[in-house]
Amino acid sequence: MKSLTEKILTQVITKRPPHTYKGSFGRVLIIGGTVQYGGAVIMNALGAVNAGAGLVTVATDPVNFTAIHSQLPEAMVVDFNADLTALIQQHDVILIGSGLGDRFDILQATFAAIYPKHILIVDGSALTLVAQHHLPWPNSQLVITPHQMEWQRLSGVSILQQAFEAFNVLACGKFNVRPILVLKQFHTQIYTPTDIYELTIGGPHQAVGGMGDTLAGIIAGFAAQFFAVSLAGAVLAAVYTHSAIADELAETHYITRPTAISDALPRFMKKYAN
Ligand SMILES: NC(=O)C1=CN([C@@H]2O[C@H](COP(=O)(O)OP(=O)(O)OC[C@H]3O[C@@H](n4cnc5c(N)ncnc54)[C@H](O)[C@@H]3O)[C@@H](O)[C@H]2O)[C@@H](O)CC1
Ligand SMILES: Nc1ncnc2c1ncn2[C@@H]1O[C@H](COP(=O)(O)OP(=O)(O)O)[C@@H](O)[C@H]1O
Ligand SMILES: [Mg+2]
Repeated sequence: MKSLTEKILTQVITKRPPHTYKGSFGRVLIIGGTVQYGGAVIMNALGAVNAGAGLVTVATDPVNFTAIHSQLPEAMVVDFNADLTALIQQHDVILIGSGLGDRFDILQATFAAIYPKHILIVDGSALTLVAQHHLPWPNSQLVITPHQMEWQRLSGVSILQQAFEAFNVLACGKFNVRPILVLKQFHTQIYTPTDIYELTIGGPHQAVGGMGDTLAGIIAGFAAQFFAVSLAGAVLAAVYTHSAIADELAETHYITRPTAISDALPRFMKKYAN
């Protein structure tokens, strides 16, 4: 297992070329946020917009629209009960699952509309729903971001077994589509098709609800802009950035608010863009 280091940031985060526009930096569609979990998609979107995604749309319960716009007027909103097929086609990165609750119907319809060109990021409730319903993965570039219990549900690898990387590698190999696995915990592990990395920064100041929702949004933002370097590189840089900012904030704060990480993103990324 390799240690994930700061070096990944200069490798992945690049200075923006002048002849560009918002479409050059990727279109992200976030799908989630039932009535109970509206905050989850707000935190997804704050992560994605502040990480630099060109355009961000949130498909969610309409009850969340005003809250989203009051936090983040940069994001667009759409009712997740509508047919999202055409909208999915217009987007490069689809992030589904944070706060999706029990809406299996939305997950199933989304998977049916995914094409190989898409980068699909699956988080939170969607991972639990895939496990419950044995839903096959669509043919796309796939990133999954389970915490240990979500990975246990999804893969059958118990939390105790997860300490042994061979079990996780074996489980990834059984997927019908090879995923990039971000296995979240203290010292998160990232399984790419070629390597395994361990995050050696971050700490218990990050044990706050919404921390994973924010990470998923940052991964979406990095994937939208930096996939050309490599999707795995973009994911690795996003994971590192999330905890590096959290650690900086924790020098003066007892806990790290997920929204504070998103606020700090543009300033942090600027330091590494060459
Ligand atoms: N403000 C919001 O709207 C929030 C929405 N959230 C959403 O709530 C939904 C449910 O997610 P939850 O993770 O709370 O519920 P889950 O039921 O999926 O997972 C929590 C269970 O897993 C266990 N567990 C074992 N190892 C763990 C680990 N390393 N990390 C976390 N849990 C571990 C916990 O003890 C608990 O029993 C997700 O869709 C999530 O995105 C949460 O992110 C919290 C904040
Ligand atoms: N003790 C800890 N040390 C380091 N990182 C942690 C710790 N506790 C939680 N985290 C990080 O916080 C995030 C939690 O994700 P998740 O459980 O999905 O949160 P949520 O669903 O509430 O947004 C992960 O990135 C995880 O690695
Ligand atoms: Mg989560």
